[in-house]
Amino acid sequence: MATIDKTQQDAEKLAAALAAVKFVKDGDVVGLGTGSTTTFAIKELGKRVKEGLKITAAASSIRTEELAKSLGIEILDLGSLSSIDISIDGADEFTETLDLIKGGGGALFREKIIASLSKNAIIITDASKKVKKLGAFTVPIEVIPLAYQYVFDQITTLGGKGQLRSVENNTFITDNGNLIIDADFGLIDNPVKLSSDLNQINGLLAHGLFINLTSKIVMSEGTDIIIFE
Ligand SMILES: O=C(CO)[C@H](O)[C@H](O)COP(=O)(O)O
Repeated sequence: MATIDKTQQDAEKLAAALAAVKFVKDGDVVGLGTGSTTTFAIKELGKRVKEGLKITAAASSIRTEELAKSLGIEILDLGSLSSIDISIDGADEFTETLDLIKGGGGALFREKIIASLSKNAIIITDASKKVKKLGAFTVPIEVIPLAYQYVFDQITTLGGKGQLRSVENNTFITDNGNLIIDADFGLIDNPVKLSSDLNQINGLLAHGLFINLTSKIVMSEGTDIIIFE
């Protein structure tokens, strides 16, 4: 992972967000991700809505929903949608082949539903998130509480080292009332296989490997915008 300072990283996040928002058209149903990069995009969409852009949106988290509503963006019930025209979300790591690790903010389940529904799933990112192989960032795994120990043990069987996520000494609880296990699998040689192995575990609601769920990645690096698709 490249090292850059926070000011530059924020400038890149903003530039990627502004570039992605240009793809949004009047009438679109827009999927909104979660996180600091996506926040730049939501704020820009809010500005455009005030200028007359007509969109509706689905949110991947309570905090995204609150932000979008506060900016005048109409929010639809995600569970009632059969498709989303375009989504904009961030990532914790990505490869040039459009494989991602997501869920650093704990919103992976709803983000995965939004990506699955999206005709055009756009990921926005600064250059620090680009990797040759996924896995330096641990894989977030959302687990239904009563299946916690079972899922934890299955992750160990797959070679992962799990850690229950906590924030300031409190167990992290997702918007869906579940727990997150952050699982270290080392650098992942075969993300497709690991994703499919994780999908077999009963009680595991969602994992942060996003495979074949991305249409394009808009990456900002310095003053350049680079698109992977
Ligand atoms: O997957 C996510 C939240 O669940 C975020 O998109 C990911 O963590 C990146 O966040 P940020 O833009 O703050 O770096």
